[in-house]
Amino acid sequence: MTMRAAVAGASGYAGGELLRLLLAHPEIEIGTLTGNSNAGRRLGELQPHLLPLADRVLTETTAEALRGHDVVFLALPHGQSAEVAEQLGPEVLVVDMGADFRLKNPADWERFYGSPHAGTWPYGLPELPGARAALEGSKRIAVPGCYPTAASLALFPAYAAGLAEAEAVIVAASGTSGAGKAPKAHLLGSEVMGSMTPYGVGGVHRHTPEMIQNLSAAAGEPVTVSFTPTLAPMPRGILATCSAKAGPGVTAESVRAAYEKAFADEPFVHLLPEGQWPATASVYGSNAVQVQVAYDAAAHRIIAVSAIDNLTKGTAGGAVQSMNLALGLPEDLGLSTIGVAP
Ligand SMILES: NC(=O)C1=CN([C@@H]2O[C@H](COP(=O)(O)OP(=O)(O)OC[C@H]3O[C@@H](n4cnc5c(N)ncnc54)[C@H](OP(=O)(O)O)[C@@H]3O)[C@@H](O)[C@H]2O)C=CC1
Ligand SMILES: CC(=O)N[C@@H](CCC(=O)OP(=O)(O)O)C(=O)O
Repeated sequence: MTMRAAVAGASGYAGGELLRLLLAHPEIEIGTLTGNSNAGRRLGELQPHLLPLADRVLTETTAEALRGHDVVFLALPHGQSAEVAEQLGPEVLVVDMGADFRLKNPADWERFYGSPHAGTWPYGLPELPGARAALEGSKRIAVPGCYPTAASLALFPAYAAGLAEAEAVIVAASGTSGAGKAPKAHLLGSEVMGSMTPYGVGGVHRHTPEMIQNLSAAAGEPVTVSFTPTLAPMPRGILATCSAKAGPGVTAESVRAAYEKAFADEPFVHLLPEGQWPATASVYGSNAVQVQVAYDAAAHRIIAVSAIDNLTKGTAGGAVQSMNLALGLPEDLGLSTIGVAP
């Protein structure tokens, strides 16, 4: 039976990518689309790549506008989801693509987001140990941040298998769409093109506690994370280079075996053949994740690298994958692992 889905934040990057995927989803009919400053405008002016929806007009983001749907996606800035979500009934599947319900520890939320914590919902990264069971049949989903998706998929197998010491170092480069559509001084085209620079350095990026939450759960003990994000001159993609000191007795073979086991049945995560390394271009526009791992014997470290499309697996694809699980549909329905090249 086809279900109707509303999208709040349809004028943004995350909302636009979600609509691109929902248009190809056989069980979803697209209902109300909302915006904020762009309410009243045609979607065709704002998302010209979504031709079948070009004549849809955005309404204001209110609970009234979003009611009457089977699924409501919230692709809104941080802190804007909770107020809308609490006005939607418990029978509606609400998928929050913002950060509001990702963190379990209220103190972490308050420290990194500077507002009261709204709560914690089942976390939409099905590949993590135990995550699928929490998502199946759920009426609330918190879609992960894009960097935590990339970093957690790269490192959790090492922690789940007890191979890595509890201090992870993560350096990740993101395409500029990760910062959203609203104009920002550091995203001026002439400054971003042909240059790379880090930001949020020194443990202050708000995705740090999310990574700690995921890796600590996999390890069964607290893991510290040093995370450095970097802005890369490309519209989409994240390349996360992650490493941790290897535990006693770890070998290249034991590391490889742990990753093969973790991803053997995953529809979207591809552990690449040895010697081949992830590339953001290979996952452009697809829900696929490329992972590669190596054991650096001299430094006694495990090095794991992942590539995702921040807007697809990192946001909208992850949202659809989790929605499928919540609705009892095949997990990969409407999602592709086929990229665009060159
Ligand atoms: N970009 C990415 O790679 C990722 C984004 N996300 C999350 O998705 C959410 C949306 O991000 P993104 O699409 O990138 O951001 P954009 O800035 O591109 O879009 C923001 C959307 O929210 C709407 N909006 C802005 N302010 C308000 C408000 N006060 N009340 C209601 N709606 C508002 C905007 O409407 P209008 O344009 O009409 O003003 C627009 O539709 C964020 O929470 C972000 O963290 C998650 C993972 C990755
Ligand atoms: C390049 C860039 O600016 N990226 C964003 C992350 C976007 C994202 O996934 O995060 P949320 O869903 O938590 O907003 C940033 O570093 O703030």
